Amino acid sequence: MSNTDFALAVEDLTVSFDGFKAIDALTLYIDKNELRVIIGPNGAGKTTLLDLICGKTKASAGSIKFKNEELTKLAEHTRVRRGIGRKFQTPSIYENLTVFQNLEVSFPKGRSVLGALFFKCSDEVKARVQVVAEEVGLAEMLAMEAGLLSHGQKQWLEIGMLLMQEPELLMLDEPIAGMSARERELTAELLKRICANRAVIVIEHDMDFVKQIAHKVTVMHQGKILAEGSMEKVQNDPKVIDVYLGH
Ligand SMILES: Nc1ncnc2c1ncn2[C@@H]1O[C@H](COP(=O)(O)OP(=O)(O)OP(=O)(O)O)[C@@H](O)[C@H]1O
Repeated sequence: MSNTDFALAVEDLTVSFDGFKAIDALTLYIDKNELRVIIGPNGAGKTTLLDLICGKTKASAGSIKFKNEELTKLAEHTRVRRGIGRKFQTPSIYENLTVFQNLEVSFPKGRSVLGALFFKCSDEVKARVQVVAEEVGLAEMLAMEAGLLSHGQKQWLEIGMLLMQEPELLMLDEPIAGMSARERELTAELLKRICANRAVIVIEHDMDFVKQIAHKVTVMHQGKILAEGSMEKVQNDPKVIDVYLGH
């Protein structure tokens, strides 16, 4: 396919595990600044799709283009440098470091030689930490040890750590699992804010949350796309009700 304006263009993507196609000739396009939610029953292939995009799993066939660059041959860390951020379900923060330090160590040091030499004390890093801490609602907690944060705050810190790298595509796997109602509300607001500057893909099972945040919803089933469109459209799709929402 020729150049596109999509942030992400996935075409005919397939991955087989011992002959079983967890992702089966899947095609998906994500716009810049789009917040896409992927839903679907257990085992549909949602996590595997994100694994393929970030490079954790290697595709058997097909194409993944990020800003028109083919990703399938690039290593996972190279994709991170290209601007792809991925948050897994369990937070991987440094519990013994402060919130500030967690954000500071996430600043992409390798971007320039100067950055590598001076990153620790640079005003640029401090300024960036401040901006990100405000964005994720942790500006008042910079001096706190991360292990003392609530579950929700830990999730926001990890999102902040990803934002330090200014990703142009951010992928989140069930970001509100285990959160309180108030934390869910704040997370919805946070996700709406951060997609102003990047594309965001969220895997989610909580339909109330999906309704709040999704620009568009993709419903996966057996490694393929079953339906795609507005929440209203997919919610009323008999195929979707049959395999997922009706259960
Ligand atoms: N590394 C692997 N080796 C073999 N099979 C795998 C591997 N990774 C995933 N699968 C299989 O691929 C299918 C899709 O799994 P995946 O975790 O992507 O589904 P999911 O939609 O994310 O489900 P859930 O909502 O339960 O997280 C499942 O049948 C799973 O067992």
